[in-house]
Amino acid sequence: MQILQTAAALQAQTETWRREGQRIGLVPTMGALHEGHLQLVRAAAQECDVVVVSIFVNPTQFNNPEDYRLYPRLPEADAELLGPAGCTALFLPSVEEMYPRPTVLHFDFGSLERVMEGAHRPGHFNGVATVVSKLFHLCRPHRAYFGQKDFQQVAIVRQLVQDLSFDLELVAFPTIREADGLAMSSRNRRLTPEARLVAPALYRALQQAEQLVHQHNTPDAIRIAVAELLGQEPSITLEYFEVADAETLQPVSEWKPNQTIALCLAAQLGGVRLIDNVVVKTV
Ligand SMILES: Nc1ncnc2c1ncn2[C@@H]1O[C@H](COP(=O)(O)OP(=O)(O)OP(=O)(O)O)[C@@H](O)[C@H]1O
Ligand SMILES: CC(C)(CO)[C@@H](O)C(=O)[O-]
Ligand code: BAL
Repeated sequence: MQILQTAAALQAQTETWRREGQRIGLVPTMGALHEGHLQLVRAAAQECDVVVVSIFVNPTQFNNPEDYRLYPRLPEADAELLGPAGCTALFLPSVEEMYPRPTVLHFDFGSLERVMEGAHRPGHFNGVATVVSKLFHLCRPHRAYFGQKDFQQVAIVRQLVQDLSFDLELVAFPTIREADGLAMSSRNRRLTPEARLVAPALYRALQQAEQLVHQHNTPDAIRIAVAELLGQEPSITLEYFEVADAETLQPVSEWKPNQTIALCLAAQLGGVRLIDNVVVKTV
C-alpha cells in the first residue's frame, strides 16, 4: 500500500489508473479506523480494481472546536489496518495541503440540511460538501463508499453528486454494530467505561421505536416514547430524535402506506456526541 500526502501525488496516481482502465474506489474517512470503516474498504476492494482511502480530520465540518481538538487521530495504527483490508493507496493530507487558503465555497442544501445534523451542527454540511467535492476531484473515483450511520450525510452527498454531475456511483453501506448493538464510531473511543456500558441504550431506543412504527403508533407518540425512554438514563442527553421521511429527511406527522422512514437520533454521553439511525418501512 502506498501513502500519498499531497493533492498532486493523488491526482497523478489516479490519472495513471484512469489511463490504464482501472476502476477506482474511494472510501473517505476521518481515521481512527474501526471494523465499520474496514468493511467499507473490503467492499470497495471487491468491487473495484484499486481502492483509495482518505484520512483527513476536516476542520471545516466541525462546529465545535473542542470536538475537533479531541477527535481521535491514529494514523500509524490506521495505516497498519488498511493494507490487509485491500486498500491500494492511503491519502493522508495535511490541513494546509487541503486548504492552502481559506475556502470561500458555500453550499446550501435547502430543506435537506435544515433538519437533524444540519440544524444542530451549523456549517457542518458545508464543510462535508467542500471536502467531499475536493476528494472527488482529486481521486476521480468510479465508486465512492459512505456509511448509512451518517444517514443525512449520504442524502447530502447524493444531492452533491447530482448537482455537480460527478460521474460516480455512490454506495451507501449498512451500519456495522458492536455485539451489544452500539453503532461503531470513532468517537466511541472517547467514551468512559461507564458511558460505554450505557451507550447501547441508543440503539435499543431505536429498536423500540421501530416496533412502535410496526404497531401503528403515531409519529408524535413515538417521539414522546423515545424521549421518555432515554430520559430514564441520567448520563444520556438526547439532542434530537426524529421520525423523518427517508428521501426528503423532513419530519413525518402522519403515516403514508409503503413509506420509508428514517428514525434518527443524536445524543451526548459525558461530552461525547453520538448519532445512530434505523430505517423502517410502513405498511
Ligand atoms: N458503524 C459504521 N458502519 C458503517 N459505516 C460507518 C460506520 N461508522 C462510520 N462509517 C462510515 O465511515 C465513513 C467515515 O466515517 P468517520 O471517519 O467519520 O467515522 P465515524 O466512525 O463515523 O466517526 P465519528 O462518527 O465518530 O465521526 C463515513 O462514510 C461513515 O458513515
Ligand atoms: C465524509 C467525511 C470523511 C468527510 O470529511 C466525513 O464526514 C465522515 O467521515 O463521515
Ligand atoms: N462521521 C461524520 C463526521 C463528523 O461527525 O464530523
